[in-house]
Amino acid sequence: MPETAEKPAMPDTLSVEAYVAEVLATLTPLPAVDTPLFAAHGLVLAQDVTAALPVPPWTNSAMDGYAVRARDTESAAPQAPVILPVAGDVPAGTAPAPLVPGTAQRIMTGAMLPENADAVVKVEDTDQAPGPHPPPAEVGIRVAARPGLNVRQAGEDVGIGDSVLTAGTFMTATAVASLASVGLSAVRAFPRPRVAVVSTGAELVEPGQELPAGAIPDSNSLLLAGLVAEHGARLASVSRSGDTAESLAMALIEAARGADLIVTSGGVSAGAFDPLVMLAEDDEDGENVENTADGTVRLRLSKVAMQPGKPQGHGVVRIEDGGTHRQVPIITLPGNPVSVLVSFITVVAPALARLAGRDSVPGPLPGSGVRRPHDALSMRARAAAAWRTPPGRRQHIPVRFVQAPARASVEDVEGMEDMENSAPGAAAESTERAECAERTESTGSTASPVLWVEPTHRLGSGSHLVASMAAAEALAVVGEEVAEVAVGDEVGLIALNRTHLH
Ligand SMILES: Nc1nc2c(c(=O)[nH]1)N[C@H]1C(S)=C(S)[C@@H](COP(=O)(O)OP(=O)(O)OC[C@H]3O[C@@H](n4cnc5c(N)ncnc54)[C@H](O)[C@@H]3O)O[C@H]1N2
Ligand code: MOO
Repeated sequence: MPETAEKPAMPDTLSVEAYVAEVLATLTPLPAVDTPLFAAHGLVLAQDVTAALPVPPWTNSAMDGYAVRARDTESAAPQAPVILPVAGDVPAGTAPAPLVPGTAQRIMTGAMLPENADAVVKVEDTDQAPGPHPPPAEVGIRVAARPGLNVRQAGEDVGIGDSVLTAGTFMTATAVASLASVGLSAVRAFPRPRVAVVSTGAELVEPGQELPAGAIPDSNSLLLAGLVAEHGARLASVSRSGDTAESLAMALIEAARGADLIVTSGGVSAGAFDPLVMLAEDDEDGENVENTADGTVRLRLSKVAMQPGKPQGHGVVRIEDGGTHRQVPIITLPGNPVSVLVSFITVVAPALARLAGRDSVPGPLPGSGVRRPHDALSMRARAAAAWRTPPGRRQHIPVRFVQAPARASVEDVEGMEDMENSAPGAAAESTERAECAERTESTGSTASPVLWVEPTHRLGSGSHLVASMAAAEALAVVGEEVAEVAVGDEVGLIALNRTHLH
């Protein structure tokens, strides 16, 4: 049984769900645009598509062989082939002459079936050798073909006007191929959001450069740029801003020019020089308007009940763009690198999904696959090691997949039975786990019907553990009410780096 704690009163702290809902309420899908098919992979379709062409577009051969009239082969048998004159070749991509009754035409896979022909006898069922050589004068047919043998009928996949894909479909490789096959060259789609990354902090230097005292390599810029790509969005720009409100406001306004969303890291907590706090501090609601000659930055900072990633903020940057005003949403993440990863997945990924029209797409999505906070809780794993978690904050801890622990170490955990009996689907899972532990014990097999995880680093969810973050295969998600995770406890799971698009 996980050790639980009284939820501490945190009146100024929002739940993850409430905060993400607040951010999403400010966002709508980007306007759909006509998109060539070669650029449509990974986007969401914004129109219903019906077939402009039948598939196949014309009746054709499924085999390399001989196009015949089935009735001309009625008496054929392996020992008594029917001999037909060969009237020519039908390579793919050509329009054949009609078949003269009582003859055959040599035909290739995918080539158009000649008029009057109703079957194809594959070359292996004739007296001819397969492969590249001139057509024979005649062919011995060794099987009696039935009408339709090795023939693919025009429109047997889809007919003209049939529904092919509906608006809201996430365009995978198969979807794009399907659109091409029904005659389209472009579709209306929600574009890839363009994301500007802005890292704040006077301590940041270019990776690989010598570090003056107090400086660190800027790893968040690269982390965010990579996460943007992994979540199906496009990197618009990457910039660094110093620790003053003025320099930050200017950087944000510049970043807004080519972007649909700005994501910043750092400067949102309680430091004396946190620039986003300075930008946001004028207003009693935590909302502020910072005006410059070129634009306006409006921000709301919040504390969110998650760890890491407590200090968060969002708002809009309003700019003049080609004589019109444009409002670019901005999401401000805390600077600690693990906080950046976790905040991206919990807040930015759903925001990108909304902008890209992916909100209601079923099935897996690019990157972490997270669209809404509760998606994180739909996959489950069990803890193979114990760890502590701050009560009152939902923990997202970097973990790796490990073998099921031996039965003894699982059963040692006090209160396991209670947890299993109260968990949904507990009976089946408990049997599975017992079997799994048993199998591990007796055979050493690693095969397991249950995922087991352990923290990637002995310091758990420390938000500064940037170097070891790369070893994480997933984030384990532990509820706000939990204070300690014991071996065998169930946790939520967000798989990292499973599917991504570039
Ligand atoms: N008195 C308090 N201090 C802090 C609180 C608090 O509630 N009260 N919250 C802590 C939490 S939780 C977090 S998270 C951090 C968030 O701080 P900021 O968003 O203001 O971020 P910074 O102070 O700028 O940086 C934090 C940390 O991350 C490093 N960092 C920043 N940018 C980068 C980058 N681009 N690449 C690599 N590393 C970066 C930075 O050097 C700091 O070590 O505040 C706590 N403090
Ligand atoms: O919320 Mo901070 O992100 O815990 O380290």
